[in-house]
Amino acid sequence: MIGRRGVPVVVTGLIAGGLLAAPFGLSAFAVSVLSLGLCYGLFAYGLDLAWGRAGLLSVGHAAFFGLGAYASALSENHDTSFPVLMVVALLASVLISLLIVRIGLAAGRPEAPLILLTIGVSLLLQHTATTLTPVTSGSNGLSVSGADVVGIYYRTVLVTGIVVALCSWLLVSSRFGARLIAASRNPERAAHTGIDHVRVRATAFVASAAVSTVAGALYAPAAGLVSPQVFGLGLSTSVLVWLAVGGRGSTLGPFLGAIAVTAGQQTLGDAWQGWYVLGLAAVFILVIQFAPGGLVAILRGPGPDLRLPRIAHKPKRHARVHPVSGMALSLRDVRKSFGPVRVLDGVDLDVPQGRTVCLIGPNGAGKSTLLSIIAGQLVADGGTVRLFGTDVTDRPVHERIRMGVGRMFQIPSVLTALSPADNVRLAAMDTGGLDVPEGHRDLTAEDSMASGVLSLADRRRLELAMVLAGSPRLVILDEPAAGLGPDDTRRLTRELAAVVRRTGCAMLVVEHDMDIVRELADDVVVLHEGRTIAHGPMDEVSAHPAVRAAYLGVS
Ligand SMILES: Nc1ncnc2c1ncn2[C@@H]1O[C@H](COP(=O)(O)OP(=O)(O)OP(=O)(O)O)[C@@H](O)[C@H]1O
Repeated sequence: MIGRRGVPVVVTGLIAGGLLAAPFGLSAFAVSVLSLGLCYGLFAYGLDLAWGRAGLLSVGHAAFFGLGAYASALSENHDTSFPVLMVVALLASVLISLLIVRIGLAAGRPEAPLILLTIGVSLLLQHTATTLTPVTSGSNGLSVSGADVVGIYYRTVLVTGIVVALCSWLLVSSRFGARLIAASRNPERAAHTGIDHVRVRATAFVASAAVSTVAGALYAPAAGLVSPQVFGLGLSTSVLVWLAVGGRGSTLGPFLGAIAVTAGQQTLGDAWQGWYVLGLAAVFILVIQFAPGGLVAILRGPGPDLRLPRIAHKPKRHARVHPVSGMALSLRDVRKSFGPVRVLDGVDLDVPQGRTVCLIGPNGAGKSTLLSIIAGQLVADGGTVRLFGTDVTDRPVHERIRMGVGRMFQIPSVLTALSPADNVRLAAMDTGGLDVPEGHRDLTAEDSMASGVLSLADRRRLELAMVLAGSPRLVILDEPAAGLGPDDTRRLTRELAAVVRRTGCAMLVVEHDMDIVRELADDVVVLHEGRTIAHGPMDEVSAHPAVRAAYLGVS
């Protein structure tokens, strides 16, 4: 019996066998169509690394494909060494894509900048190819001699396709692939799992551009002519259609989509002309609407959209039982303004190892802002943040998390496309700390459904299990019981208290519910108008006149 995961593997094997046997049974025309389909498939596979795997949509990927195609054409027409030109094309591709993706990711929301930049680069390269007539023959293009389609050329395309697909598959099946899934699906949670999501996504985008350049170089002999059209938006949008039809985020999908659409184009395109394009557009809309995972998702059947690659755990980063002395967190004179609004005005705060500090204060006091500064998600305007004795004021989120910080958000942040079990595996990937509380084991073993369907209470339990899987020395929580009913709130409070007892970690909890604060807090700190106005045990703090005036509304 073939399992759900086995279907695409079997189909891939059958297709690979068929492709190897193709020159022996098919006409020269059919083999040339197949070669073109494979080149386009490799191009789609390249784009998939960016769009399907890294979640970075490029609408001008033909820029990179075109660089490869021109490397082939120029080497033949100017009698220049192909390897040299190919290295130049690959270097150009890597540098341009690195620049584009760095600018896009620095913008926080990379979608619009990436679309505009990739279109801009395509048009620029198209213009250069059109105007640099002495080298490129302008809009007439450069002819490339017909390859021995059924012989050496077909084998070169096939072997290159298989090698590149295999290398990319090894990459996405590794620890890097798991990080890429997290970085593209939920950059915030990825960073809070210790992943440098910008670097991981940028690497995938650059690899995607390089694969597209290789595909372009293979395409030139099959096409016979390389003109500025090769950089055009027509090809860039076609490859998006192939990928959407075949299925993103898989090894098989891009090839399936590209070969199906190219074969359709070559056999029906001439006869049906405009009707073929119309039919293709209809298929694209139907796929997006009814099968967003494409043909591959139909083969795979129901279940979570994504699976984490199976990878071995590394040894733990830090000891499970933590020292009870020393400061887990020290803040000094932390200041933060949003425009003219001063939110934090010189905050000092200490959380000793092994203790739970609850941070309370009226709405808008700056509590969540302070947590974001501690985690590194926001940069303070002034002051210092020390974690476990080290100044981390300028360090990014993932570095602080790797030092032993775990964070739970007001709205639980998990990877909704992954199963609960995969979420926990991801969080434990670099720590090996699968320290899941007993009451969570049913949930965190769940492997057959996506976490997106979980209730709020279960998502919160899952998020806690993920945080614990990272073996944290300091856990920061923003209103952990927000939106939970009384039973779930009591259960979560008990679990949090047990975590501190069991692991010896420190905890900083922002909370409005005074019952939870009484249950958990060793110390309470009150924040008001961006300053701490009292700290100490709950009874002392609640009797403090400034607190009664500011927080409880009593003068
Ligand atoms: N990104 C931002 N841009 C502008 N203003 C912001 C931003 N984030 C927070 N603020 C403002 O900073 C102030 C403090 O917000 P913050 O969420 O830190 O308060 P809080 O104490 O956590 O409140 P609550 O208890 O309601 O969650 C608020 O006035 C809020 O509107």
